[in-house]
Amino acid sequence: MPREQINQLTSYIDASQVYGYSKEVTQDLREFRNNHGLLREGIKLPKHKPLLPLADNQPNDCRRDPLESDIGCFLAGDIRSNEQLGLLAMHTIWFREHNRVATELRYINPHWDGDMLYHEARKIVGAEVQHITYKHWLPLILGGEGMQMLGEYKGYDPTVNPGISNVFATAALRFGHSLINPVLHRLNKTFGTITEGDVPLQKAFFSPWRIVEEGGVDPLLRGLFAVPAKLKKPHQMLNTELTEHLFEVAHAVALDLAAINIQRGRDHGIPGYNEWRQFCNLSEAHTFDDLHNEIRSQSLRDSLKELYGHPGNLDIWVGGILEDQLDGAKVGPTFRCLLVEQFQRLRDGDRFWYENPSVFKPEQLTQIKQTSLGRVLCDNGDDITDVTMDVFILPKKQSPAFVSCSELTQIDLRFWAECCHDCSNSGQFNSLTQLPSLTSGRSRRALEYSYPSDKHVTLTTPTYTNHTVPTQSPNVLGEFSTLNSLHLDSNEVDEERIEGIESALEEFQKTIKQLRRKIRKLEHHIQVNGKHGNGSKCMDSDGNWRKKGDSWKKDSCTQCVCKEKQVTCTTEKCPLVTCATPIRQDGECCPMCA
Ligand code: HEM
Repeated sequence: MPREQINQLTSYIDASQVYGYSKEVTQDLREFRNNHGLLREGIKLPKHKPLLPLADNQPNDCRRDPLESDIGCFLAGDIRSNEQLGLLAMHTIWFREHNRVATELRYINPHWDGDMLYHEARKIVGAEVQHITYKHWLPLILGGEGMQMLGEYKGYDPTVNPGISNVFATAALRFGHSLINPVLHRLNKTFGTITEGDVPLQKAFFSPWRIVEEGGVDPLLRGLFAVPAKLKKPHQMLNTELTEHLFEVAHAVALDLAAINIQRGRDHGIPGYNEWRQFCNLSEAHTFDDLHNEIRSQSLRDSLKELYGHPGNLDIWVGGILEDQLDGAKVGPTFRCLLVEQFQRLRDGDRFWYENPSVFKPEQLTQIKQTSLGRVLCDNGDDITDVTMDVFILPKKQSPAFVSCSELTQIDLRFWAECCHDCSNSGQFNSLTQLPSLTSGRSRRALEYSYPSDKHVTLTTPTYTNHTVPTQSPNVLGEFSTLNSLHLDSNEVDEERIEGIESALEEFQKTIKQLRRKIRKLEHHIQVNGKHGNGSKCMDSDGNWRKKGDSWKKDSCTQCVCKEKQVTCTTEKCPLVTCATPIRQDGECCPMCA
């Protein structure tokens, strides 16, 4: 496929390159960069004396000294990297995971419709991401003490706001920018460099064609788990690919991520570093030397003093990122506190948190907990057969260094099988399913959402073993959505017949809803009786509960009573009346003569 076409298909990525900058802000940013020696054109600064000690002019190829870091680039979160190949590779993997889960669910529950399959697959994939993030990634970011601060999940708390805080997005989570490797390594099946070579980060922006033409996603993914991340060092915060060449491919002037982060914090009016220290119960710094525990490098503290004058002026992102990493954490104390605070809220304020007992059945949750990122790579790479047991940790820090994919447990989706007598329980969305299309033709929904060129594809299971792009593919990554792969010849679709079946289905759904409501009432009744040991109530024909001995009029002629857990009703028989125009008085059962 021509590059322009690939780029066009992924133009949604281009749209985000401006990040909502207005012209004024861009101008402001340029001035800021200019004032702080961060703008390259037009202004010459003495090289030996950078004003802001953030950019390091030596590319830090962590491969030159693999002993530097104990974590793989995955942990550095290349997964969060904007517009670069690592991110595209990860999007592809999770996109395929969704389709893989949906396809498997379709075979397990052939009566589920498209919506049901979509939502259940989404729910499972969301849970996998939550599990991997909190149980595998965060412990390495926050360290043991940080995890203690995070604490165990204690259930949903409706008073917790799970929104993203300004300081988290604008400063704390941007700690990841200091761990980014300036080179994206690309490894073959035997973990040697592929013939096309590694890619410097600056060449990895806006170049999705590289995935298509240069070996698919596998080489990039292997590079992410087998190569060390950049080590965060006091004088090497952001690599120069980020400060000198960011988005150079797409912009007339390259951007500078350090300057953007600082400016973004100011745009957002985020309080300074000292205020956040107080928020985190850390001592306020009156001089830069007060920070000798957090920022151990004397020369760094001196540079900060020269630049900021007083710690009270220090930008939060700058202060946070310059703090030395705590033992076992990838951040210093202030960022650790801010990360913990946000990750707690994301968990506790989420009604659909995967560990919330009402979200999955216990046996399903056990399966979700089997997930690992390594397994997801195995299941969804083009041809990944070997990974590390923990893809966030370098191979040489694990024994054995590499394992075959078969060693990693896989989530067993048979626990999502819905028996015909238990349709109301398994999924979150109780939609009625089994359109005839699943077995004998496609549904109208698929017709509407299909791509014209897909129309004559026969029913097949999508395969993910190929990284080339089918000519009629809806997107650059060579994926078919599960539902779109169900297409049959559109001429066979009998619109009228389907409409009839659909209205019958609608009726059927209504009836099922009513039945469910009754079942819920019954279940509730059983619960209540279980608690109070009172098993003597009766349910009347309207679904209401009656106490033992209660008596009521069902209609004017029918008297009911609750006896022995059963409702017994007697209907009054009316005597014959002889007059020509008998009348019936309100509340009375039998007509009478006036
Ligand atoms: C090659 C790697 C990366 C590149 C090129 C990159 C670049 C960027 C850019 C250009 C922005 C927008 C800045 C702005 O306009 O304010 C941004 C935002 C951000 N980045 Fe990165 N980043 C990378 C990796 C990471 C990593 C590894 C993390 C964290 C682990 C991270 C966390 C964030 C956060 C939290 C934001 C703010 C997002 C928001 O508020 O919506 N980034 N990054």
